[in-house]
Parts: sequence; C-alpha cells; structure tokens
Amino acid sequence: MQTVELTEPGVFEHRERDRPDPEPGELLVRTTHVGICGSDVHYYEHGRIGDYVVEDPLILGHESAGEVAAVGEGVTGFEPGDEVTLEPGVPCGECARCRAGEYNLCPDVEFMATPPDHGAFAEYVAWDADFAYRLPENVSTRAGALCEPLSVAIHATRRADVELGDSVLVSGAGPIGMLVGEAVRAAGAGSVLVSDVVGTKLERAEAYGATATVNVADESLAEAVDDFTDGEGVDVVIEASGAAASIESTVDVVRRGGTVVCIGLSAEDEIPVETNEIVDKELDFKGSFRFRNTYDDAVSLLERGAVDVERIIDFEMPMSDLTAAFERATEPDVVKGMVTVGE
Ligand SMILES: NC(=O)c1ccc[n+]([C@@H]2O[C@H](COP(=O)([O-])OP(=O)(O)OC[C@H]3O[C@@H](n4cnc5c(N)ncnc54)[C@H](O)[C@@H]3O)[C@@H](O)[C@H]2O)c1
Ligand SMILES: C[C@@H](O)[C@H](N)C(=O)O
Repeated sequence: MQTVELTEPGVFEHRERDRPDPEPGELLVRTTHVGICGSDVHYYEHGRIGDYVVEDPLILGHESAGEVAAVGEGVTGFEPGDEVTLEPGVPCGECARCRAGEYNLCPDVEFMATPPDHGAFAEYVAWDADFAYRLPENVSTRAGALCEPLSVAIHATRRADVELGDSVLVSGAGPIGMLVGEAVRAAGAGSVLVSDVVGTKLERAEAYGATATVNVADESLAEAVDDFTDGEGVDVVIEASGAAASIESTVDVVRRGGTVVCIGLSAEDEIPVETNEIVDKELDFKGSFRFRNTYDDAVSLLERGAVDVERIIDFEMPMSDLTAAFERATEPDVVKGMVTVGE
C-alpha cells in the first residue's frame, strides 16, 4: 500500500509498505479522508513537538475516516463496506487514569502521528475496533474525519460546564476555536464572542454563527468583553489560540465565579497568570487535554445537523500532493486542509 512518510523536517517520501492484516479485535480500514492538523504541520516543519521527536520515518495524520476493508477475529458490529471514523488514541486500559475513566490522560496511550506511532496518511490503517465509530448514511467520511477536532471542542465544552444562556469568549478562530464555537452553541450558550488577530478568520467565525468578534491585533479585548457583557465579564472563556497574551488575559475578562478552560498550547515556556485573581474571583481555571467519550456524541451531532464541520475546510487535495497540501495549510488565512486518499 501507498504511504507518505516524514523523513526529515520539510521532506515527505512516498513509500510502499505491506498492507497490514487486522489483529484480533481490529478493523482494517481503507482510508478516504484525513484532515491536516496544526500538530501535523508542526512535525512537518520542525520534526518535533517538545519531547516527541521524529527519529524514524513517520506517517502523519490523525483526523481520519474511511471504509472498513476487513474485520479482525472477535470483532462484532462492523462489516466490510461500513464507513467509519477512527478515534486516534488507544489507551492502555489498565492504568489508574484509564480505570478512573479518564482515558485521555493515559500515559501509555498509542496516539496516531505522535512518534513513534504512525498515523493515517496511508491507504490502509489497522485499528482497534473499540476506537472506530460507524458513520450514518447522512454523514460523509469527509465530515467524519473532523470528529477529531470536534472532539477536542466537545471535551473543552464539557470541561467548561457550559450552561444554557452562558456568554462565552472563544479565543482563537483556528479550526479548534471555530469548532468550540459550534460545540458551545450546541450546548446552549446564549452568546459567543470570538477573538483572533486575523480579520478573515473572524469574518468566517461570524458567518459561522459568532454573536460578535474582536480583532485583538487592533482592538482592546477588555473593552470588547465589557461591551459584550455590560461590564460583567463573560461566564466562560475557552482559550484556543495558545497565544501568551490571550492566556494571560483570560482571568481578567471572565466574570467573578466564572470558568476558564485552556486548550491552547503555548510556544512560551512560562506565561504569567494572575493567581490572586483566580482566588479573588473564585475562578475555575482548567486545562483540557484531547478528549474522552466524545466520538459517539460527535457523530450524533453531525447526524442531527446540530453542528457543521465541513464549513471550516478551505481546500481538498490528494495524498499524492501531500507536500503542496501541507505548504498550503501553513497560509495564514487557511483554517483546515483536507486530504483525500485512494481513488
Ligand atoms: N489541548 C488539546 O488537546 C489540543 C488539541 C488540539 C490543539 N490544541 C492547541 O489548541 C490551539 C488551537 O489549535 P488550532 O489548530 O485551532 O490552532 P491554529 O494555530 O490554527 O489557531 C490559533 C488561532 O489563534 C489566533 N491567535 C493568535 N494570537 C491570538 C490572540 N492573541 N488572541 C486570539 N487569537 C489569537 C491565530 O490567528 C489562529 O487563528 C493550539 O495551541 C493547539 O496547539 C490543543
Ligand atoms: C488531540 C490532537 O488533535 C492534538 N493535535 C494532539 O496531538 O494532542
């Protein structure tokens, strides 16, 4: 089968590998769609993210969907031809965090496209059937692949305990921020203010249903939040930019007794956050890491048309042009690139 492998920063090689056989409990999936995530682009450009270093050729891509080609021994509930989306992390199932149900925090998780684990820019992937989800007829594999970033958004929305009518600031209008906007609206948020530094992304966020937007490159976030909430501060901030200035400001713009959830990962080693403000305002200040138990709900949201993930896709290119697709994905106004695999 055809794969595309990152051999060094900026270099993809197209290779032939043996098609995997599904092990007991696994499905063999013929990949059809893979979204390009910011972390894929980071590995492509730098060959590492923190301590995760690409030392051997690595197949990137972890936002994937396709068609079941074969069913491994002992697997029930799937048959060849079923369209599925794959949850990219398979936890150990035995550690304390897995046993507590917080399997996204498993230290031994096998996560696609995180060295040394390969991802989905390959014609076929063999994957644990417990982490495959059948797509209903009205959900395409193109949309199904985006259950992954939608899951990041659903998990953060749950961490934020968004309640009916809440005012929410979503900081960052990249793919994660855009889908957080969708997820908090689906959860009942009453109004959503989106911030970014790129005007075209904010225009898209508005077209996507944001109540208001603020370009923090030339407007004051604090003033925009004051206007938005009559000086109260927002009930919830979901930080999805990773920008230091944004992370620092979260505790200023949230209301007393409100909630801040950080998804964004910063390039800085340290960011000063006013801990006295967290105490004085009695804030819930939380992190949100990947996702757990989100895929069934992500598929259901798509099936019911409660969220639209395809609107964030800017372009679709074939895996045979993966280098060009990754170069295009780095353009500043691009939100999401989608790669098609196979014919
Ligand atoms: N916690 C997790 O599990 C998880 C999962 C996926 C992504 N992430 C992280 O979440 C963040 C968002 O992911 P993404 O793929 O959407 O990234 P992205 O880089 O595509 O989007 C970030 C957006 O933030 C905007 N931005 C920059 N400075 C800003 C500022 N001061 N205020 C507001 N917006 C600003 C950028 O213009 C961009 O549109 C990244 O830091 C990523 O690493 C975390
Ligand atoms: C969760 C996933 O989208 C993220 N890029 C990660 O590797 O953690």
